[in-house]
Amino acid sequence: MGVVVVAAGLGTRLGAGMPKALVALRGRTLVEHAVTAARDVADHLVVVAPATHVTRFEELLPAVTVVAGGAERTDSVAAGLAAVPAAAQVVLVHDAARALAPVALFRRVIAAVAGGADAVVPGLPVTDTIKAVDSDRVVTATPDRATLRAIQTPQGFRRAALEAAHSGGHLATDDAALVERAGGRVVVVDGDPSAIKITVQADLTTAERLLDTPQPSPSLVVLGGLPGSGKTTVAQALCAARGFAHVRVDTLHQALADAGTLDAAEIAPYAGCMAIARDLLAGGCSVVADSVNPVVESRDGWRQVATATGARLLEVEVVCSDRDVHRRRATTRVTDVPGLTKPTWDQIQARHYQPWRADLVLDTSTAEVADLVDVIRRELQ
Ligand SMILES: Nc1ccn([C@@H]2O[C@H](COP(=O)(O)OP(=O)(O)OP(=O)(O)O)[C@@H](O)[C@H]2O)c(=O)n1
Ligand SMILES: C[C@](O)(CO)[C@H](O)COP(=O)(O)O
Repeated sequence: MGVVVVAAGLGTRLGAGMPKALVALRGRTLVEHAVTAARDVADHLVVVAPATHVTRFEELLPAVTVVAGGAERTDSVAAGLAAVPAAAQVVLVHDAARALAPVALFRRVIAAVAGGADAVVPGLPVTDTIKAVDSDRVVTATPDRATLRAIQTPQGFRRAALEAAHSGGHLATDDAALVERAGGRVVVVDGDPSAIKITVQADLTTAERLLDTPQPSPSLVVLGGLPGSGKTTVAQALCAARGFAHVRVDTLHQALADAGTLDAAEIAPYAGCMAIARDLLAGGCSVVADSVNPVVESRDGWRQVATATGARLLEVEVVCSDRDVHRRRATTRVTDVPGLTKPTWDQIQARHYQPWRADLVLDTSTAEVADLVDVIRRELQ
């Protein structure tokens, strides 16, 4: 994963008498704030500095590649992109001016790029009515607000799509616009209110307030249900839409089996997943736990993970109430966990599964996955 943080702007509108990225916010420069989240996801991190301040940036950001930017933001992105090693096939572009964009937002964008889009941008619904005007200030259009989003960074790209878009020699206020122009598919994921662009003095005050506001605790969504009910499909959709980390018992089960260390009672995959989930939640990352979760003991185990980390817990039972659909899925599905043997329909029916009073019951045979993800999202709000 390559991340380019563009920080070569002059900050004219902020008027601080120095490049905006070097302005301090609660004792650290904006570029240091921006790089904190970027470091968490980057294998290759490139910061683009004003040509006059490259050495200052290198001093501030040890172990980061610093290159000189250009006259326009597009030029600076191109300079940063050229410094990302070819091995990075996915590249994020982030504004240092959006210094407080959280890691969860980076992860949300990355998950959506992995889902297959050429470009992914975070966006928030707009609350004002937006009008298009001509050079005489005459209104030419009032687009339907429901179709509009205010776009943020980090923006994520398949590297080939970003390079092709930049090769056209056009300028744009964001890189996704270049991909759109080149005919690429750009997808919007939920933005984050913390990712404001610090442009004028008042934004610095807002940013200070954001830093002083405790961040909401991460969420632990515990899915459970019989094999073939649709848990993994729901979990993957939640990860793509909301940047959750997917902790999946099937994956650890097979890894332990491959290593010859799977215990007969098959407790180790659950214990291992709970330990991993605990670490992720403690690091501020929301988790969707994907397992059959069949007994009181496993459900209690997940509750303890939430209690230990202060995570918001949501227990969700996934069912497939249409027996024919369930049987068809169980007999035709192909797993993406190499080597994993899926249970047969007879084994699924005979599976020990204690009744569970989960917070939500989602039926994958009567609703679209996107709608089910929306139900989870609303419940967490
Ligand atoms: N030639 C440029 C112009 C902008 N940027 C970066 O692009 C991001 C978004 O730009 P903006 O917030 O408009 O910053 P400035 O260009 O510095 O602001 P101003 O227009 O007020 O001078 C910022 O992180 C900025 O450093 C850049 O790297 N190179
Ligand atoms: C990339 C961006 O932050 C998305 O909102 C924005 O377009 C940058 O614009 P600017 O004119 O360089 O501030």
